[in-house]
Amino acid sequence: MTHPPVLITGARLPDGQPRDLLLEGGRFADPASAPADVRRVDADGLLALPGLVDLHTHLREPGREDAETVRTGTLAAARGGYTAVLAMANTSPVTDTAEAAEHVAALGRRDGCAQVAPVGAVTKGLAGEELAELGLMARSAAGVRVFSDDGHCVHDSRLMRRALEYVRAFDGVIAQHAQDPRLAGPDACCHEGEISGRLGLGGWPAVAESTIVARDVQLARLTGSRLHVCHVSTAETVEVLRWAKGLGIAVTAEVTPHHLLLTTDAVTGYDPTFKVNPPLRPDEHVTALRQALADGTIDAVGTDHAPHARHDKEHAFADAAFGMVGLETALGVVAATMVETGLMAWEDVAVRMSTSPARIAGLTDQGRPLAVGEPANLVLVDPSRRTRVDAADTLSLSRNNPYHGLELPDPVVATFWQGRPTFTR
Ligand SMILES: NC(=O)N[C@@H](CC(=O)O)C(=O)O
Ligand SMILES: [Zn+2]
Ligand SMILES: [Zn+2]
Repeated sequence: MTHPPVLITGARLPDGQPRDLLLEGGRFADPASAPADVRRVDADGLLALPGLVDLHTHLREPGREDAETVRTGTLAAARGGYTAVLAMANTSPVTDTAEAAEHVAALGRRDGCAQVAPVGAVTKGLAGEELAELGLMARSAAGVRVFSDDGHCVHDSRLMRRALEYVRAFDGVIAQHAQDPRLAGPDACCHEGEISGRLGLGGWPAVAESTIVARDVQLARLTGSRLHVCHVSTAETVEVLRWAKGLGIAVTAEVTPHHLLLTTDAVTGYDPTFKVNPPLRPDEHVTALRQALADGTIDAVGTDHAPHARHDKEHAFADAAFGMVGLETALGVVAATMVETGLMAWEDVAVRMSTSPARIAGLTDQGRPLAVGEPANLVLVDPSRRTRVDAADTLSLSRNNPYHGLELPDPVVATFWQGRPTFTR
């Protein structure tokens, strides 16, 4: 399927340089060669960033199509400026075989408004007992490179070591949901501290994350393999990452938009919208996470878009499902917390939300420069555009949106994937 050429005029690249962009046959072409009757998009005053890449999306298909599908999840992704998402393995059935991974990849090709790269489970059924078919998933047509038991921690040290050893052969990466189940047990649902005590909610101590990360970076050093840390939420984890990177250990990490903006204070009204794993943390952690994203200790932003049906969220706080949606608001939250605060320039946003996540996931057609010959994946951004967030105004099937009612930057004006518009305002 070919899309007619599009000429985008007046945009600026993340470094501020003006650049006209011709999208033709799925790639960028020389604007001077544009046909006279080409479709034009006036991007005067807008920034053009490479299409965003989300390392951490829960698409819920197969199994929970009432909460999200590949179609609706990638529509929401396109609206958020994304041209690729990594689809987490905690579906039903779990993505723990080559067939299951190929099924998700095929759904992506059929229904996707963005590239869908399946994440493979590390252990069969996410049970933490036996390694899944990592090699078969990697060598399958789905070409899986990222493996994660997300939702669960691979807490058995020996199994984690084996998994790291295994993926080295095909430059795979183990993405760990770092949570020691002995320190943050089944009832842990709120950062352990004054607020959890006052509200009577099970405490999730910060060290339950950082102790696992400290172990894992040493296993990554031992095996010479790549480790990725999902949704970093504590200052202690940032310290461990700094130390490990200083030693040259191959570790990368992501932070979610919600951990950059929201704090434990949000849960004091017992609203389960704010129940998420790992939990929202106090201010001093949020400050450390912002600093770490700015200085590169944290490599990427990952949304952990976790849609849930109303009947899974509308319970007492302790009983509700963990997770919040995030694809449509991610760039706005990063603009508010990192750009408008002066911590990062838009050029850095492009690195943390496109270039680095594409490199970590091994997606060779994503996170590329906006240059002639490269795949035409981009997002047009209006840095001054703002809106009041409305949970009901969404392309996702779920409405567990923690920003409802907040005024936030809403910078995405249009998204193009493989040269065609997947979202336009
Ligand atoms: N983040 C969450 O709170 N929930 C995720 C699982 C996870 O990322 O651990 C989910 O699948 O709902
Ligand atoms: Zn997780
Ligand atoms: Zn997740």
